[in-house]
Amino acid sequence: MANDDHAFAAWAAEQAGTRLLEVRTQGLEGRELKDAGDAAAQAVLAQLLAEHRPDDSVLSEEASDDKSRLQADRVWIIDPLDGTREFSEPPRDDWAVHVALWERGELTAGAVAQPALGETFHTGAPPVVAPRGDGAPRIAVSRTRPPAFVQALAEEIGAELVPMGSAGVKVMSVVRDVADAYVHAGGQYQWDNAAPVAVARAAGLHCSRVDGSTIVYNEDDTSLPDLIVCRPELADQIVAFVRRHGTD
Ligand SMILES: Nc1ncnc2c1ncn2[C@@H]1O[C@H](COP(=O)(O)O)[C@@H](OP(=O)(O)O)[C@H]1O
Ligand SMILES: [Mg+2]
Repeated sequence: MANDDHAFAAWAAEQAGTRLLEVRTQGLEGRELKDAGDAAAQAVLAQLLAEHRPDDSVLSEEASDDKSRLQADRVWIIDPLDGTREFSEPPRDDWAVHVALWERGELTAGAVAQPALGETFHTGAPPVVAPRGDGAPRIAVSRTRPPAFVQALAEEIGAELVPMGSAGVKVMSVVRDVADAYVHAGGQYQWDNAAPVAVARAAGLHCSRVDGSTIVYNEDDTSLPDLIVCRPELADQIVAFVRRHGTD
C-alpha cells in the first residue's frame, strides 16, 4: 500500500464509499443528503491523502483549486461523490467515488468505487471486458440530461440508449458490458472522468475527446466537457458522426 498507488486509489475510494453508505442511513433527504454525502466523502479522501500521500497535490470537485498543482509532478484528481443526485435517491446504485493519479502528463492509476453495488474497479487489477454480444450497440447516457446529438447518433448507427446517473458509472457500464459506449458533450469536469478513464484505458477501451483527440488532464481549466469511452471497434464510427454533425 505504502508505494502502490493502484492499491491506494482503490482502498481510498472504498473508504469514502463505506462512509457514504453510512450517511445514507441517517434519515436525511434531498439537498441535505446530497450535501452531507459530498462533505463526508471529501473529508475521508482529504484525510487519507494528507496522511498517506502528503507530498502530492490534489484537484477535487469539493475543494478550492490549488494552482500549485500545475507545477506538481503528482496530482490526485478526485470526485468524492459522482452522481450526487442518484446518491440522494435510495436505493439507486448509480453513483460512484473517483480517485485518479496524474503523473507528469499521464493518468497512471485510478479507481472507481460503486459502493451500493459492492464493486470497485481499479487499475491494479484491470477489468477484463467480455466479448461483444450480437445485439444492437448500447450507448450509456445521462438519465437526467441526455445530449440530443447522442439520440441522433443512436438512430444513425442503430444503437439503443441506456440511461443512468454518474459519469463514472457510465464509463464502468462499458467496462461491465452493460453498455458498449458512453458518449457525452455539453459539460463535465476533469474529476468527472479522470478516474473512470484511467480504469477504462487499463481495460483496453478507447478513450478520447469527441473529436477523437487525446484527453489531457491537469490542465489549468478544470472544464473537460466531452468524451467518448467505447469498445475500440466503435470509435471510428462515433468520431466520424461527430465530425459530420457536431454535438449541438
Ligand atoms: N452539462 C454538464 N455540465 C457540467 N457538469 C455536468 C454536465 N453533465 C454532467 N455533468 C456532471 O457529470 C456527472 C454525471 O452527470 P450525469 O449523471 O447527468 O451524466 C455529474 O457529476 P456530480 O454528480 O459529481 O456533480 C454532473 O455534475
Ligand atoms: Mg462528478
